[in-house]
Amino acid sequence: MSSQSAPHILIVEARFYDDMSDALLAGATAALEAAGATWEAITVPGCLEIPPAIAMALDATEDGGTVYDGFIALGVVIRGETYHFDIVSNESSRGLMNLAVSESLALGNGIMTVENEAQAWARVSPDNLDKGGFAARAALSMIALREKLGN
Ligand SMILES: Nc1c(NC[C@H](O)[C@H](O)[C@H](O)CO)[nH]c(=O)[nH]c1=O
Ligand SMILES: CC(=O)[C@@H](O)COP(=O)(O)O
Repeated sequence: MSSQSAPHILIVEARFYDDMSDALLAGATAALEAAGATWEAITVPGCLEIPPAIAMALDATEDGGTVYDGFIALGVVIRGETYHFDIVSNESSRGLMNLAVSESLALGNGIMTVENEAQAWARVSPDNLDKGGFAARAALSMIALREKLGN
C-alpha cells in the first residue's frame, strides 16, 4: 500500500454466535471507517477455520487476487463441558500467530475466549469493551508500523 492509498482490510469472522459476531463486526468496521480504511468480510463456521481462511486469501493474492494490507480475525469461543474450548482457543490463536509471524501480517486478533456469555457480551459490545474495534485498530497500527519500517 502506498502511503497515499487507504489500507484495505480482510475481516474473517467466525459466526458461531451470530448476534455476538454482529457486535464484533460493528465495532471493527466502525474503527476501520473512522480511519478511512476499506474492508471486506468473509465468514467461516468457527474460529478453527479462521487461520486457514487467511492462508487461502494469501494464496489467492499470490495468484493475482485482491491484495490485503491487513487482516482482522473476529470470533467468540465460550467454554463448554469438554476440552474442546482449549483446542479451539489455543489452536486458532496459534494458527493466527504462526501466520502473522511467518508472513509478516498486519493482523488484529479479535477472538474472544471467555467463560460465559456475560463475559462475551461485555467484550463484543462496541459501547462496552469493543474488542472488535480494538482488533481493527491493532491491524491498522501494524500496517503503519510496517510502512514505517519500510517493508
Ligand atoms: N465451540 C466453538 C467453536 N467450535 C467450532 C470450531 O471452531 C470448528 O468450527 C469446528 O471444530 C469444525 O472444524 N467455534 C467457535 O468459533 N466458537 C465456539 O465457542
Ligand atoms: C468451545 C466449544 O467448542 C464449546 O462450545 C463446545 O462445548 P462442549 O465442550 O460442551 O462440547
